[in-house]
Amino acid sequence: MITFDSVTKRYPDGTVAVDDLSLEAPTGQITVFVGPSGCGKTTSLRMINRMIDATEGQILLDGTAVQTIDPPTLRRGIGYVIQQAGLFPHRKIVDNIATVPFLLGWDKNKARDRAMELLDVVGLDQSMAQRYPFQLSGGQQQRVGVARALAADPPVLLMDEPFSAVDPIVRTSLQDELLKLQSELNKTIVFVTHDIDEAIKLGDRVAVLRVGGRLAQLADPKTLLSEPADDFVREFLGHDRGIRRLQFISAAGLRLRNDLTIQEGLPVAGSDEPWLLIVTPDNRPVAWVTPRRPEEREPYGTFAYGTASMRSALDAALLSPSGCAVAVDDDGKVVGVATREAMDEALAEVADV
Ligand SMILES: Nc1ncnc2c1ncn2[C@@H]1O[C@H](COP(=O)(O)OP(=O)(O)OP(=O)(O)O)[C@@H](O)[C@H]1O
Repeated sequence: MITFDSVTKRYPDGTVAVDDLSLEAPTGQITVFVGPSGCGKTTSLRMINRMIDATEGQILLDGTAVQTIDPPTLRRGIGYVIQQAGLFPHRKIVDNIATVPFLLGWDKNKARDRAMELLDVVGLDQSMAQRYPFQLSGGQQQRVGVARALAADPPVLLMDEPFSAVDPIVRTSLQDELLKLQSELNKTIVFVTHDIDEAIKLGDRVAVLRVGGRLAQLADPKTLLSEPADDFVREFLGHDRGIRRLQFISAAGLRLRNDLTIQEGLPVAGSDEPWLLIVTPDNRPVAWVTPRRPEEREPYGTFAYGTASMRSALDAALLSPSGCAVAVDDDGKVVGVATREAMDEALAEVADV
């Protein structure tokens, strides 16, 4: 666990970058620092590995004040990932990843074996090992940055806007991979970003900072979205806070109907229902159809029964002119249909909370 105990950082020119910050980043969890430019996120992060020293207060790592640990020893247990990866341009990828093991005096072959293993862990092909950083895309370089930080298997990872220099699609996949990796590695991660969506997606806990380095709110993403502490946090969360909150509400309670499917090839004209879902003989969705225009097939949207959020269910409903969402199992087979009425009931309940 990392504990900030009334930490203040005042730079020599008098700028107060962090002001009386107290919070805990629990072991095995991702704690995100988020806030507008200049609110002291990077300064807070760098005080953990003593790239910057606090002016007042203390930071404890599992109960020991970091100020009492000499920086090289401290950093051996702390991986550090920065924006644009910060790779050494004249070193091959394998040697970039093995940087810390080399510094720790590992045998060269052992360090390189570890680097090759880590290429796999971060989803890069082994053939990348012999390349130089300029021969990799931005996203691949970021993966190497993560691999390098993991090389000596440190219990703590500090990540400073690691994904902000790549395009949104690559960023999404890097975020997904970080979450997957974390579910296996259980590191104590402190992650800095200015992007609230990234904070909400990745954080077990999110610390929102305001300019002047003051903590505005520390909460899990669900609480943050439903109970912002003040106008600053509300504003920072943005206008679609209500929709994003649905991400944390399970769709498992949605009322499903089982009488709205019809097998492909059977006549739909006589039905009283406004919409019917055509399914294959093994119950996979094909299209929506309305008895008013039986020859036209309309698109459908699905959500995973039991695991999906209300946001996914709503998205599925909005993808179809029927306004209904199709619940499917792991095999993609139809479990039932959530009608507009069922969506309405569930959303009304959510709004009541
Ligand atoms: N070496 C320094 N000397 C004086 N002031 C500094 C120094 N480094 C940072 N600052 C100031 O401290 C404040 C916090 O900076 P910091 O880099 O921690 O913010 P940040 O939240 O990470 O910002 P960004 O999102 O723009 O990277 C800013 O006002 C910045 O100008």
